[in-house]
Amino acid sequence: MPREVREGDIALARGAAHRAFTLVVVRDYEGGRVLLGEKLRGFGAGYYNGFGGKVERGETVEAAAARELTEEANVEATNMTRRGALRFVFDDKPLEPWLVHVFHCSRYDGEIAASDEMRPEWFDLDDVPFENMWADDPYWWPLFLEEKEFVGTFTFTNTTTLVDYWIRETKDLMLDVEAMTANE
Ligand SMILES: COc1nc(N)nc2c1ncn2[C@H]1C[C@H](O)[C@@H](COP(=O)(O)OP(=O)(O)OP(=O)(O)O)O1
Repeated sequence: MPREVREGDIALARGAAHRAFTLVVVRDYEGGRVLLGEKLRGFGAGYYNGFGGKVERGETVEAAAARELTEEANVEATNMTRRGALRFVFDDKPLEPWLVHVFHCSRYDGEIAASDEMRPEWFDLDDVPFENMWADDPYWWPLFLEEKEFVGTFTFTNTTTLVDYWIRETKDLMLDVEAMTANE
């Protein structure tokens, strides 16, 4: 059972810069459902997740989020909002905490289609497949679905076993992101 800790109790490697990633969850308000993708290859293969990936050098986080959604689900976001920042610390990648910027997309152009990386699938809000998702997801999804902004840190051992975490709502997401990435 993962242990809930106080913010600040998770020690980060000194001087380690975060590696930035994006994660976009598409929500269909009228249909009461969310779009996830089954990851077909690479990191997290076999899990359902939002759409996203690494922020490339020289790219803004917003541009990376839009690009990854198009590459992985074939649609262009026309309404996307930044909603959270999740830091992941892996004991098998100790010098490289990941900072995943979570976005919410409620409108898009184009037809959803599979890519070589993701197989998109709609899920009703009360049927999100947490048993086939990353172990951190049940802790932040409620905040996401309640339209809150949130920040948190999750530590994993052997890549996929969640050891401890903190998560909280934030009233100033960008200020918290700044604090999380200070000294980089
Ligand atoms: C560790 O817990 C995680 N939970 C969740 N929900 N999502 C996570 C977790 N760790 C990483 N992610 C997300 C962040 C990104 O959206 C993807 C990983 O990106 P990926 O490695 O696929 O990046 P790409 O740039 O697409 O990689 P390629 O080089 O394969 O194109 O998972």
